[in-house]
Amino acid sequence: MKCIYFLLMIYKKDGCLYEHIRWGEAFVIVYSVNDRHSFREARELLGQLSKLKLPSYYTSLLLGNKRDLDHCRQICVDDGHELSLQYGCQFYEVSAAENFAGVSLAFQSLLREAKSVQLLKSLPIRRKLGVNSVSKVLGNIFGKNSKGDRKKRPSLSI
Ligand SMILES: Nc1nc2c(ncn2[C@@H]2O[C@H](COP(=O)(O)OP(=O)(O)OP(=O)(O)O)[C@@H](O)[C@H]2O)c(=O)[nH]1
Repeated sequence: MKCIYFLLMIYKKDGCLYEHIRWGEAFVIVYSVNDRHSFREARELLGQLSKLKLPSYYTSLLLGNKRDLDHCRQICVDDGHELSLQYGCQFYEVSAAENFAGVSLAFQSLLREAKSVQLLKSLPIRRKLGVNSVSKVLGNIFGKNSKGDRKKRPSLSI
């Protein structure tokens, strides 16, 4: 099976943002937990992402960085969770300065999901699932319950 995984790290807007979003299949959106402005930007980017990518399925990860700076935290973990639920992305809080393991686990998790999506997309046409079915399958994998309650996806704070 021939698979190519694209990973794009969007942090600051550049002139080619829309171009990147068009070809990307997996996205990492990073904000700093001690910077309200970066969280606003993350929300904006997630909105643009869903506008440009839907109805195709894509994989995204919302990453709250600098969690070691708890004393000057401006964004609580629930706000991050809430935003990730709104856009159906994975969510982790990490500290790149303290420990790379959390960042590494978050990326591995994103790639695992991207790989599952690739696998579903590669199914023969007749067996191919629609976007809703793909979401349902991923919901089952990541713990959404059948009644559609907005259960938090697993997340990690290291
Ligand atoms: N305390 C702390 N500092 C961090 C963390 N990650 C990055 N930094 C520091 O934040 C500063 C900016 O990091 P960069 O990698 O340059 O990121 P940037 O996007 O260019 O800058 P910022 O918008 O300031 O975050 C540097 O001094 C980093 O060492 C973290 O998890 N915790």
